[in-house]
Amino acid sequence: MPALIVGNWKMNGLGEAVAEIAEMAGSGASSRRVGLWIAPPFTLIDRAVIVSAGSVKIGGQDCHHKDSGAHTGCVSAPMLADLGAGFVIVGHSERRRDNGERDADVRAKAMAGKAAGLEVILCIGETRDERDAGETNAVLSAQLAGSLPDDAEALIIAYEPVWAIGTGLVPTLDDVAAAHAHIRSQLVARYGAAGHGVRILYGGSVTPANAADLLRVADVGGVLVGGASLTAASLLAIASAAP
Ligand SMILES: O=C[C@H](O)COP(=O)(O)O
Repeated sequence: MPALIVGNWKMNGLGEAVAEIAEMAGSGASSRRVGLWIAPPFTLIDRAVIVSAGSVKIGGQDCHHKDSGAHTGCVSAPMLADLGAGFVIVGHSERRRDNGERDADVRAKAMAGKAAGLEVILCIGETRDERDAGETNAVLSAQLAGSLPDDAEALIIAYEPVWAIGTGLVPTLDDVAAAHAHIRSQLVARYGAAGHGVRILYGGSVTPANAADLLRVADVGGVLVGGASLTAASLLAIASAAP
């Protein structure tokens, strides 16, 4: 399976930033060897879809669990699909932290994304305190139990240790392998054979310098990149590190 490199721009990017996506698309990096996806802020999705010319898949960073209605400031999964988005990220720890989203909310969003025809990247991960207390696997299991959608179709899991996001800290490669193996076991327990087909990404302080090592870890099917995804030069350097 070719590695999947996903950039999450978070709350970054004004209009001129779509030039970075155009450069990524024009690079030819997105190929059978590597998939290149970008989740810009909602405000740039329309323009990003146009400049990506089908070479970079564009997605949303979140969606509401309902299709429409009186929810000021929210964006639904069908609205993302209508713009030409192909995927949506749900359950990012920053949304859990800033917006109080719980596993049940994340599950509803994942179901909404799938119903709209989007691929869904569902984020899970432990805090530093939880890791230090030896609770990593228990936390991951609980998050998966509460947030997984009904079936494994169009589902991707992103393992993002909260303490590794934006900090420059990265788990050891053995710890990444152990977490991914645990997530895989939970997916198979939940979905049976279909659980083997769910891609698992690693996210948290991925850079051009550490991407090659992370992408070689067993069952790391790609990376979810924040800060290092904001420029074409940086993201393409990560993509070129894929084995
Ligand atoms: O969604 C991306 C992750 O939160 C990782 O962010 P980061 O690469 O800036 O640590």
